[in-house]
Amino acid sequence: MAKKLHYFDVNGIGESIRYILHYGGQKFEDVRYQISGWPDKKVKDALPFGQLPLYEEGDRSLHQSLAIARYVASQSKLLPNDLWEQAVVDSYVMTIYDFWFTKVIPFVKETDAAKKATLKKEILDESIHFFFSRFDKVLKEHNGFFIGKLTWAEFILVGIIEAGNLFLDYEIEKNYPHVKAAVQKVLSLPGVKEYIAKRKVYAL
Ligand SMILES: N[C@@H](CCC(=O)N[C@@H](CS)C(=O)NCC(=O)O)C(=O)O
Repeated sequence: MAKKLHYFDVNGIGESIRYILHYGGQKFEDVRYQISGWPDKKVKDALPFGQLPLYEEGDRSLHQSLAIARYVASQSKLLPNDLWEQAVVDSYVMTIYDFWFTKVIPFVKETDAAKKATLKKEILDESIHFFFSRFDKVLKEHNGFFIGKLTWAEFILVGIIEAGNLFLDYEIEKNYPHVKAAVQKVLSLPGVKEYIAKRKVYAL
């Protein structure tokens, strides 16, 4: 069945989905939209909730990045079989998204320069430490992974770190050795590594 991932031509919340698909050797069409000039009214109006990413498989389609990532992760053998483990992995994924949607995105969307600077300072001085010291501890205690083995949570972590670093012009992982090692591990996985070697370096 033909697979298509629709997202902007940036890393953002789509890149970890691309990594998961590439890691699993899944063939898919990587459909990209330019941010400049967005909204393209025709495209936006055709989306179920006006936002990207959108994933298509045959004649079915799925929105919401985490629903998509989880689904393609199951096909890439990145979802544990055990239901408790699945829930634990989901809990880490959602916590990574808490950082993204409650801290980084308000900063990205802020248009007032002074307020934006305040939000950035809070992220760099407080939020990163709050979230990433905890992620680091969990990874340290579980052999470098959230639950002791590679799952889609490490892919989500890397995608959010990379996108966050681009927006914040920072290196979120720099003080967290186990997070940093997890980033390196994911980026050097088969499929992911080859994709990264070919992709362009994004600037936002
Ligand atoms: N909760 C949604 C959020 C999707 C979202 O925020 N998409 C943004 C890009 S990262 C978007 O489509 N922005 C353009 C718009 O809203 O018109 C998800 O995780 O997929």
